[in-house]
Amino acid sequence: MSKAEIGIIGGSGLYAMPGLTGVREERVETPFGDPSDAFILGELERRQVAFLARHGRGHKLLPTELNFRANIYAMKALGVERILSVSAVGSLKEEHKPTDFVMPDQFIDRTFARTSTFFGDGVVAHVGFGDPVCATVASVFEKACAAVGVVGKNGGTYVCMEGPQFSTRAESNLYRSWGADVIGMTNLQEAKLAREAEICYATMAMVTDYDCWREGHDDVTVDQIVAVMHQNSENAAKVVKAAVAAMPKGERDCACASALKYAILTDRKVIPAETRQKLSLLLEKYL
Ligand SMILES: CSC[C@H]1O[C@H](OP(=O)(O)O)[C@H](O)[C@@H]1O
Ligand SMILES: Nc1ncnc2[nH]cnc12
Repeated sequence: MSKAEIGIIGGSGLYAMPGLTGVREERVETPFGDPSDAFILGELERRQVAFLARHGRGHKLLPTELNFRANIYAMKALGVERILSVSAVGSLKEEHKPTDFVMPDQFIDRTFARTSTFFGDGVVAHVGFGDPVCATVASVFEKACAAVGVVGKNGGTYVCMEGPQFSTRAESNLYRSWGADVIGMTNLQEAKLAREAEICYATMAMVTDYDCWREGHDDVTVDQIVAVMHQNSENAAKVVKAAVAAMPKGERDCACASALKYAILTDRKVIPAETRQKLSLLLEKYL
């Protein structure tokens, strides 16, 4: 039985979800190892939700150390159909100011040390990723920002870098020349894996800084980020609450829900039994 319909992934600055009732903690085991922390299950706006602190409570995991597969698989195992992800980002454009929120609809991959797929080990699948976020969830975020009185822009390109060091100025300027909007270290793998798991996913990227490209301004530091993060996380909690309340109910009509339908290339007869078993939660209906 499904324990939660909506997943919330809290990033830097959002390590808990205020307002949950009937709270219980659950550790979820997955074939891919341990998620970042225990899930916090509870009710918010009369919807069952599962909250996960991406870097663990206390912020113990580097972006590179995150077990993205375990985090997303565990969401699937809990019954989650839609994920609201919350993240801190640097701004690559003057117009995106600290405390503004942006819902990216595209990504550029600058990571190099992460596993970004559930597949392999005898099963090959290629999901579509031209539209990497769920437009329904992004638009729920956008409306929730408006309802709460926070600047929330729908659309933009998120550069996902490996980190943990921030970018060089040359890199920052390169991303600006590509027309990118914001930069962070965590969202792309979540979006890819959520798509493979047929979970709707969108991110609310909360601007904390101007990275290091802006002449006449200090380069980004953690101190600077933390100062803005406090205000951002208060606003984030309000927006997430409003988004949960407004999330559509019932059958999903977006393409995320059937992303795997035509994605599996491997002849069903040659998929190893062990892999079938490991991925049964994702593949069962197509094998
Ligand atoms: C706090 S500075 C860099 C750190 O912040 C972002 O984290 P998250 O995406 O989990 O909110 C960024 O991706 C880095 O991990
Ligand atoms: N400037 C920046 N670069 C990468 N990740 C970030 N998260 C917050 N600000 C960031």
